[in-house]
Amino acid sequence: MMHEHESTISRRRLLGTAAGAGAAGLVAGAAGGVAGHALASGDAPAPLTSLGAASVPFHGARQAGITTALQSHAHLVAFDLVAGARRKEAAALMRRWSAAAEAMTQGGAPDGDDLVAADAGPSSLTVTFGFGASFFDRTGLKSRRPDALAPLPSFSADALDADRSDGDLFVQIGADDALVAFHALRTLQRAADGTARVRWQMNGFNRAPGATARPMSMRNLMGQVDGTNNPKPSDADFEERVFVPAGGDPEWMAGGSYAVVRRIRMLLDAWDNLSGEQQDRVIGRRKSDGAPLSGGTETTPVDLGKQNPDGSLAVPGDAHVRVAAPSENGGAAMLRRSFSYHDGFDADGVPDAGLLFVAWQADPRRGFVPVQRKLDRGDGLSRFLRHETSALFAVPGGAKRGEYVGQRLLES
Ligand SMILES: C=CC1=C(C)c2cc3[nH]c(cc4nc(cc5[nH]c(cc1n2)c(C)c5CCC(=O)O)C(CCC(=O)O)=C4C)c(C)c3C=C
Ligand SMILES: [Fe+2]
Repeated sequence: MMHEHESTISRRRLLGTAAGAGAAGLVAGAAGGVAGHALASGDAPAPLTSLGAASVPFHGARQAGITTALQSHAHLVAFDLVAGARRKEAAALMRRWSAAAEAMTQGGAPDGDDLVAADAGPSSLTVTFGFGASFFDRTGLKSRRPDALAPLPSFSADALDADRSDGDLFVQIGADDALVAFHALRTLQRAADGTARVRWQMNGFNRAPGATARPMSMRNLMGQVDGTNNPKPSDADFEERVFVPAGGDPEWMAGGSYAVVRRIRMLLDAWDNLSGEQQDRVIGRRKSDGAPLSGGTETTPVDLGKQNPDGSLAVPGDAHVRVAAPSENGGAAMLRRSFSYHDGFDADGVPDAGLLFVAWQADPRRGFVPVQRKLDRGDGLSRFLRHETSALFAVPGGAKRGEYVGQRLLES
C-alpha cells in the first residue's frame, strides 16, 4: 500500500517554481520595462511570510480547529451520504478525507491536484470532521450514537431553515488565506463524489492576522469585541468543559467534542438605531474596548454584583453577558469559536449578515442547551438576532499517524 506521504506532491516544491516565477517577473519588469512573466532558471523562491508558512498539525489526540487560533477564512459544510452509501463507503470516505486533509494542512497536495493553492503555504489550514445524528441511522450504527447527540430542543427565537440545518457529516475548514480554504473545500467535495453530497455550505471570515496592533478578541459585525470570556486552556476545568474524557461515553468519542453550529442573523439596521450607551447596556460591555460595565479593561473579570451610585446594576439584568454567564447557568460553559458571515443584501437593502456561531463543549446538555434556554427567555440581545439554521455534530478525537478520523467508530 502506498504511504499517504508518497501519494502527495510537495506544495512547497511547487512554491519554489511559482515564487521564482514571480520574482523573475518583477526583475524583468524593473530592468527591461516589460511586465514580464518570463522565468529565469535558478531563481531562489521568495520566503513565505509567517502567515503562509504557519501550519497546524493534523494528527494528535484532538482534531485541529477547536482550540486553534481563529483563522481569517472559513467554510462550514454539511454533507449527506448518497442513497446506497453505508458504513463501508463512509469509512472509505473518512480515510480519503483524512489523507487529503493531512496532506493539505502540511503544505502538500493530493494526487491530481487542481493547483488552486499550489503557490501558497498551508496558511494555518485546519480541517475538522464531525458526524450528525442522521449519520448513525444511515450507516447502521444507531446503537453507537452518543446520547449527547440528542436533537437540540427548539427555542422561541428559532426561525430555522431545515434545508440549511443538520446533516450527516460536518466539515469545518479554516485558513488564513482564501484560496487555501477554497482549495481544501473543493478537494474534499471532489473526494466525496459518489459517496456524499453537499447539503449546505456557509462561508465565514474574521480579522486577518496582523491586521491589528492590539492583542484583543475579534470584533463581530455588530462591532462588539467578541470572545473575551471564553474558557481558556489555562483554566483548571477547560478540558472537562470542552472535551470528552478518556473513558467517557461513548468510548469512541474520547478526546472529541460536540459542535453546535447556528447561523445567527444580526438585525443590523435595528442595532444601528441604538445609541452607543444603549448598545453597551445590551451586552454589558463597552463596545469601544470590550471592558465590562462593572469597570476595568477587556480582560477584567465581570463583577455582576456591582452597583451604580443610584443602586442600579452596573451590568443590567438582561445584559447578554449576565444572562449567558456560567455563574447564572449552573456552571454551563462552552468554547465559542465563531466566524462572521455576509451573504449580500436583501432586495429591500437589509444586510444578510451575522455570526456563524460555533460552540464546542464536552456535552451540549451541559453547555449550549441550558445557556440558550436562559438567553431565549431574558437576553436583551435576542431582539437583534434571528437564529436561522441549527446543527449539532459529534466531532471525534484526532487521528494518530496512519489512522483516519472516525476510525474508532467505523472499524470497531
Ligand atoms: C447559547 C450561547 C450563546 C449564543 C447563541 C450567543 C450569541 C451571540 N453572542 C454575541 C456577542 C457576545 N457574546 C458575548 C459573551 C458570551 N456569549 C455567550 C453565549 C452565547 N452567545 C457566553 C457564554 C458569553 C460569555 C459570558 C460571560 O461569561 O461573560 C460577548 C461579550 C464578550 C465575550 O465574553 O465573548 C459578546 C459581544 C452575539 C453577537 C451573538 C449572536 C449573533
Ligand atoms: Fe454571546
